[in-house]
Amino acid sequence: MTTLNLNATPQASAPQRPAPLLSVSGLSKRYRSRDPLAVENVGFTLGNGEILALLGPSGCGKSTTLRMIAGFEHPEAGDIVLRGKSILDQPPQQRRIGIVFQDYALFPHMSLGHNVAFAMRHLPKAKRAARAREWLDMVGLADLAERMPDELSGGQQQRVALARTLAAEPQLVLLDEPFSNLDAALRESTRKEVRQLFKAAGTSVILVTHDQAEALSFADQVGVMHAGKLIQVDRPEQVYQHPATAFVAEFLGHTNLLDGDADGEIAQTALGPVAITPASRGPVRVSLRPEHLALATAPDGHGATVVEREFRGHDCFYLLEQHGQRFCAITPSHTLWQIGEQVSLEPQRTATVLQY
Ligand SMILES: Nc1ncnc2c1ncn2[C@@H]1O[C@H](COP(=O)(O)OP(=O)(O)OP(=O)(O)O)[C@@H](O)[C@H]1O
Repeated sequence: MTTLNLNATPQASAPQRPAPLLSVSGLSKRYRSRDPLAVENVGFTLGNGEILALLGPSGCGKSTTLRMIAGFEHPEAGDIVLRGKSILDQPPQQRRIGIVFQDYALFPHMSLGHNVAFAMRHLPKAKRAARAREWLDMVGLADLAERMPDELSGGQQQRVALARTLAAEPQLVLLDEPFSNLDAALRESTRKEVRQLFKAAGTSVILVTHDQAEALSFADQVGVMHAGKLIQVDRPEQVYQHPATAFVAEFLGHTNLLDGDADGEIAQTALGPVAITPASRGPVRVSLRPEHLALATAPDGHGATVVEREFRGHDCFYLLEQHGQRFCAITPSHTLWQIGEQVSLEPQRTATVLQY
C-alpha cells in the first residue's frame, strides 16, 4: 500500500522519470485560416516505456495532437523529436509509430494469424506465421489463430489489433480511444490486460481518451487538454490531488471550489480555516475533494443541511447546503445521514490553490 502525501508539493515527491523517447514542443495547428487554433503551443515529453494519457473533452485537440505525431497532419509551428531527431519531415510510414483506433480495423477476409503476420512483411515468409503465433500468444489468443475476425468478441478483436501493431515493432504506440467500443465490464478488463502487455514489452504509449477513470488507471502520466492547450501534465495522483486549474479539478471528478483569503498555509473560507498548498497570501481559490470532507452530526440549526444523497454501496455521495452555498462530500457508507439532517463539514486534508 502506498500512502499519498497530500501535503507535498508536486515536485517534492516526484520519482525519477525514464530518459525521454519523444519530445514535443510548441506544437500548434489550425485547420483553416479563419478557425481558432485546434492545438496551441502543446509541449510534453514521453519517457522510454512510459504511458501518457491525453485527456480532455470532445474537440479539445487530443486527436489532432496524435495525428501530428503520427504524421497525418503537419503542425504550423513546433517540433516533434523522436530519439533525439526531429521527425517533422518524415512521412508516416518512416516514423515507425503504431496506431490503434477504436474500430480495430482488422482485415475481415484474413484469419487472425494472417492479420498479425501482415504487419511483418519485412520478415521472410517462413518466419511470419510462427512470429504471429508468438504475438497472439502474448495477447492470450494463440489458440484462435485460424479464426476470422467476425468470430471474435470486441475485446478479442481489440487485442488482435494490438498484437498486429506490436508485431511491427514500433518505436511508439498511439491509441485513439481504443476501448470506447467495448462495454463497461470488458472495457475495464481489456485495458488492464493491455496495460500489463505494454509494461511487459516496455512499449512507450500515448493514449487519447475523454474518460478520466481510464486515464488515471492506465497511464503513468496524464496530460489534461482544454481548448487546444495542454493545461497540466503529471502523475495521475498529482493531477487528481493537485490540479493546476479549476477546469482540471472539475474534469477529473467532483470537487469543492472554495474562495478564500490566504495567510501562508491557511486560508479562511466558507468552511472556516482550511490548510492549503502551496502557501499563499491574499485572495485564492482552492480545490477540496469531496472525500476529504468529513461529516459529523451537528445540533439542529447548526452546520449544513443534507439536500441530496446517492448511496453507492461502498460509499455515499452527499450534496449539502450551508448559508446558501453548496458543497459535496463522499464518506464511507458505514455511517449514513438522511436528507434534511444537519451535519458539520470538517476539511480533513490540505486543499490545493488553483492557478485560475
Ligand atoms: N479535419 C478537420 N478539419 C477542420 N477542423 C477540424 C478537423 N479535425 C478536427 N477539427 C477541429 O479541431 C478541433 C480539435 O479536434 P480534435 O479532433 O483534435 O479534438 P478531440 O479532442 O480529439 O475531440 P474528440 O474527443 O471529439 O475526438 C475541433 O474544434 C475540431 O472541430
